[in-house]
Amino acid sequence: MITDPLVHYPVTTATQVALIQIDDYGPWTVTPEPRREMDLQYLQASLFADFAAFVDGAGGYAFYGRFDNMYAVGNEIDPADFERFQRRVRNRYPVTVSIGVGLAESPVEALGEASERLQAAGSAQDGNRREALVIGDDEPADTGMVTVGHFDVVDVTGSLTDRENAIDVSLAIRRATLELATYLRTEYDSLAHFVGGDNIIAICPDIPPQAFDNAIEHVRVETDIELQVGIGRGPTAQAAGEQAKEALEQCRATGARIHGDGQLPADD
Ligand SMILES: Nc1nc2c(ncn2[C@@H]2O[C@H](COP(=O)(O)OP(=O)(O)OP(=O)(O)O)[C@@H](O)[C@H]2O)c(=O)[nH]1
Repeated sequence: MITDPLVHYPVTTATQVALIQIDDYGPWTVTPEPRREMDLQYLQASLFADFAAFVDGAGGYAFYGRFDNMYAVGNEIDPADFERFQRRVRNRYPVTVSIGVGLAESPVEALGEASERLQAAGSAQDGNRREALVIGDDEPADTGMVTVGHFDVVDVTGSLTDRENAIDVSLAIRRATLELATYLRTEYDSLAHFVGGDNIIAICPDIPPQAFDNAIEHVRVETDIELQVGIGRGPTAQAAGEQAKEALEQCRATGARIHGDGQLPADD
């Protein structure tokens, strides 16, 4: 394990993000000659499934990123657990993974830190970088509340899936995702990622419901696609995400564009 002794965070509330990168993957994909593409797809999908199961066990949310680079929001993940995940990958796959962990007030900052730490440990195509695990000397990740926005397209089935060529539907959803993710990253330090179908999940700092309304409006103006969003807040991404999904159900039931205020439910 490599620790970064120079960094200490006087943070009181923060998000922990882990960046997982397959070691020296580019060269491996063409050694000794270009490997069969479907074998690579199978490897990547399997690795993400294992990663999602690992992150799920700690109450986090995993995102497939670019598959060779995946990330997770996991405020409750003990950095030592990452070593177990690295061992599991080493034992099951023909590749190894390195991991950078960041802890910061916003999810974007945290992923930025994780990226910088991994980059400092060696290039993604450095044959000598194997299973680096780079964390700061932060306090244990007893971090803070996570805010999750779970977005989807209003009536994607009626307006797109049942009417248009599937490639055009995919492109429309990709356009909406890109607009939303770029806007939330730029304006609100949030990480948004496509998760399947017409669903996009955003991990956000403590931003008000108005911010989500602004994001939906931005996507509508830029792409003509109407989104709705449920907002949740909790000590883990999963707790917040469950609340967000319930809130999204309310949008579907009531026709509201936004539901949930990102506040913790009152104690019974
Ligand atoms: N990842 C993920 N995908 C989902 C979820 N719910 C639905 N989907 C996907 O989204 C697709 C569209 O489902 P809906 O969003 O319910 O369909 P819709 O026509 O937009 O209906 P409304 O959302 O009620 O407007 C489904 O086929 C699934 O692929 C979810 O909670 N998570």
